Amino acid sequence: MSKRTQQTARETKQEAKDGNKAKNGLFASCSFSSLGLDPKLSDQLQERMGFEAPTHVQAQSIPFILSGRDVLVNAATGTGKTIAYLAPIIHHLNASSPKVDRSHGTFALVIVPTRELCLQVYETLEKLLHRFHWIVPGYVMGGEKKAKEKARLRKGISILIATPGRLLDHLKNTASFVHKNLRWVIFDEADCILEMGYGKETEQIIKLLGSRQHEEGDEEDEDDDIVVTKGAAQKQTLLLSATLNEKVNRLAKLSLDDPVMIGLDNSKLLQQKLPPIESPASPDSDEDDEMVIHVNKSANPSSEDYGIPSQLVQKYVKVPCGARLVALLSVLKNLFEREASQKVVVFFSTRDAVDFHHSLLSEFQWPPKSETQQEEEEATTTKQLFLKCKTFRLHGSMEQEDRRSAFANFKAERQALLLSTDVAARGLDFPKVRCIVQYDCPGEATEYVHRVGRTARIGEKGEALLFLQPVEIDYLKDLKKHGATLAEYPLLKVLDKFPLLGNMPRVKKVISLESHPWVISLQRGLEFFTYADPKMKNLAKNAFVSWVRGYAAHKGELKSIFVVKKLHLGHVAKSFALKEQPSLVGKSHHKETMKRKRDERHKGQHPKKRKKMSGNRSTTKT
Ligand SMILES: Nc1ncnc2c1ncn2[C@@H]1O[C@H](COP(=O)(O)OP(=O)(O)OP(=O)(O)O)[C@@H](O)[C@H]1O
Repeated sequence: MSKRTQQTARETKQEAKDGNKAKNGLFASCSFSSLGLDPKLSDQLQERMGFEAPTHVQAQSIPFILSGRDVLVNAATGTGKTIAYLAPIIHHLNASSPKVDRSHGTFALVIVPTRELCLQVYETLEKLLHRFHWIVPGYVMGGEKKAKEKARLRKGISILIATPGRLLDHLKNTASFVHKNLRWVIFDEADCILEMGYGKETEQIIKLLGSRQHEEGDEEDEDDDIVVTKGAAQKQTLLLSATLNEKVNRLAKLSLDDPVMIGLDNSKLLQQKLPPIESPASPDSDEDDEMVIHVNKSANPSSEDYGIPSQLVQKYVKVPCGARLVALLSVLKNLFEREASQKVVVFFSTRDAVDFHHSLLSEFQWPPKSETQQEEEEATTTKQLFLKCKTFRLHGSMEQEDRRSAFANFKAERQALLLSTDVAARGLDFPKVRCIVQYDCPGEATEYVHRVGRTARIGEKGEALLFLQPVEIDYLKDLKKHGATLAEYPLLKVLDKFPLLGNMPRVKKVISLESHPWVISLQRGLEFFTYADPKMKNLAKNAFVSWVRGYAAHKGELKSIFVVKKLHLGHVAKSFALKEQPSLVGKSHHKETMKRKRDERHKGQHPKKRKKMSGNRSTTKT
């Protein structure tokens, strides 16, 4: 056996060991039925959905949720929070008397920040309800036809998944939306709902749905009211998130009543297998104080502080701005050549950047072809694409149907690349994603955690790569404060592996990354490709302008790390395959942004209501 094969075998063995360790730490040593769930439902989870045992989060939350208590769950990404809240609701609805019927309207409302997450929770719900056909699932969300949604609401939806804006619209304007029997309100990805600027909508929703006490009073008088078993007769609110912040604290104060807090000190819970901790209420504290969530800000934080899966391999790629694009393409090529059958997600800060890189990666051929060769190939349809995998894109300006199909297709593929804004950062569960590349830096550390959380889910292995320019390297310190430690990715070693074109000499010692022969020839090829098509060049220019504006939009402490003035704009232009910094693009870009906003408003979205940020930085957009 060669040295290299031996090393690969050792690495595979170690990865398998790490994977098993992660899985052992994730699952509880009990069954779903021992948590008090109905046998038919436990059977559905085990036999039909293939979940052998509950995860720790599920084992800790399900009994409390079944008992009717308000619960706040803070647990790592990909630990099964969706089932943790859906299963107890189905259990109670199954046991309700009289039997749940469409005419009773909505019993449970799940509020989620994005349309994709809405569809995903709905799909999970449909699977869970396979043997409970009288409990009707449904969803309402931005981008869908309101009239159709109204018709579905009129017929009756027992468990409704919704995005906040559209839900508020129906609460105000759809008279046939029956919610007087509402017993559960769930905020999934609670912090994201607030960060995306849905704070006002959320407060209004809470007001419109009424208080717990009001519901209790109503129950005895109204003939139509359904008693959904003893424990859950009152309205119960659940908040779930992998990261917490002061905004969630506010939402908790507004909506939770004497909550049980699960996972706030996850590491202790998992290591000592203790029962869940309840919020310690000091005897002389007033009611408001009891509701405060104490976000863990210990001096020596561990990765559990922000819920990073322990088996995730985290690396950073240090690369100067002018070589960023070449580095990205090389990293991706290396990933897919190393393991052909895998899925990768790349995060960008703006929608324009997603569009540009998507067009580039879907068309760019390597080695570059002369015009005659290209014509011949077009005739024979044998394109030599640089990346031999399907490439999808996802962002908030896409038509709803395109968003839906990109989401569904990427989910279904075995080997594919998804280029996305932060619209895919929260809650989305794409099976078998092996690597997350953060080509543009996330904002706060919470964003980092959610992005990397799209891999290494439910104990699976995963890798995360963060691109940083040398001037941005202090960002690592910020991540470290939150328990994320990253090792350096061996970029030069990877670049050295690629074969050089024609008679390009291989230099023994490369002084700088930009003078690496592979970098030089690939950059030339990319620029040639971009300039050959005016549409492509325009996409590059727009992406350049948005990117610079987005860069200027970093907030708080991060402003001192991501400083626009430190950027060499000529090098930024190179990272969009432009030979020089575009001039006078600001004006036309502004026009386009205004047009896009107008279009969005016509489509029924409310960009104005979202938190404002210049430069189309995607963190606030769906
Ligand atoms: N007990 C279980 N055993 C095996 N797989 C499970 C179990 N519970 C849930 N899963 C699967 O684990 C994956 C992650 O679940 P889910 O999306 O609910 O995680 P999450 O904690 O909400 O993540 P995020 O914080 O990113 O939203 C899903 O594919 C789900 O089907």
